[in-house]
Amino acid sequence: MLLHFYKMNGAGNDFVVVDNRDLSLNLTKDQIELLCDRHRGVGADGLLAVEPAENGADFKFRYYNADGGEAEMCGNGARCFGRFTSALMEELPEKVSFETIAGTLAAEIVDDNIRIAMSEPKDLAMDSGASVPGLDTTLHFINTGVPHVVAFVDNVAAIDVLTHGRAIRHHERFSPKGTNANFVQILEPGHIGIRTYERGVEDETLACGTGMVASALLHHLITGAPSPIKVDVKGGDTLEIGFERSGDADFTNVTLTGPADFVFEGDIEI
Ligand SMILES: N[C@@H](CCC[C@H](N)C(=O)O)C(=O)O
Repeated sequence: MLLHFYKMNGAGNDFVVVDNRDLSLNLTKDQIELLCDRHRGVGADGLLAVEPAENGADFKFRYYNADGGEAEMCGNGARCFGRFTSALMEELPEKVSFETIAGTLAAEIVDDNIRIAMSEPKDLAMDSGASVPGLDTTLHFINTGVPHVVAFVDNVAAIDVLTHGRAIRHHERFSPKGTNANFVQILEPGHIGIRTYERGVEDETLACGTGMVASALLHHLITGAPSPIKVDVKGGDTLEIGFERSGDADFTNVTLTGPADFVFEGDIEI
């Protein structure tokens, strides 16, 4: 079968995008893994599929990691999805809404960037109770659409992200689903630097949107830094996380603002 695809990236987190509004595609786990393979396929951290919504939103967002497994949500992918689906509409919309496993989200174009209105975070554990060898810091946990551990460190550039990330991702505290792992340095109050090990890619990626949100919210909870919080990612971009607080622990109006760009389109035999 000849598959038409688009390649996009959000702050260096890159995706194969397919238009499946007519539901004619039924990609298998192996096919998705092959499409994301950087040596044998197109190469990407994940695959986004546009499908028709079932709940009254404009579209449905399906997200698959590079290993072919479906995940509930992807923040950088959501911005690319917002950019892609806005271009599909007859007139450039103010907002595009889309159904995800983690809830219904909305994307809007803000200057050259895309802003996502995120789902409310859940399962906050200021101390997850987990620890891994050689990493002497509290492992915080929060689900911002997908599960994230957040570890504050003094020098994020010096962290062995693969070793510690793998140990956290496979820690029994987070099984059976596993977790993503973020290593975060406070650059100044309200401005953090982050590196992320992603579940399903099983590697460090250049950026992780839900990880940035998780890290910014934890930074706020620990230091009181106000919204918006700036986040520098490995790929070199700086993104912005906005939020409001309701009550002691609840967050509302959580937003993620950053780039989402087309790279190329093509056809591939699968
Ligand atoms: N890159 C993403 C997160 C994608 C899902 C994640 N790997 C998982 O399996 O939880 C982002 O930008 O949020």
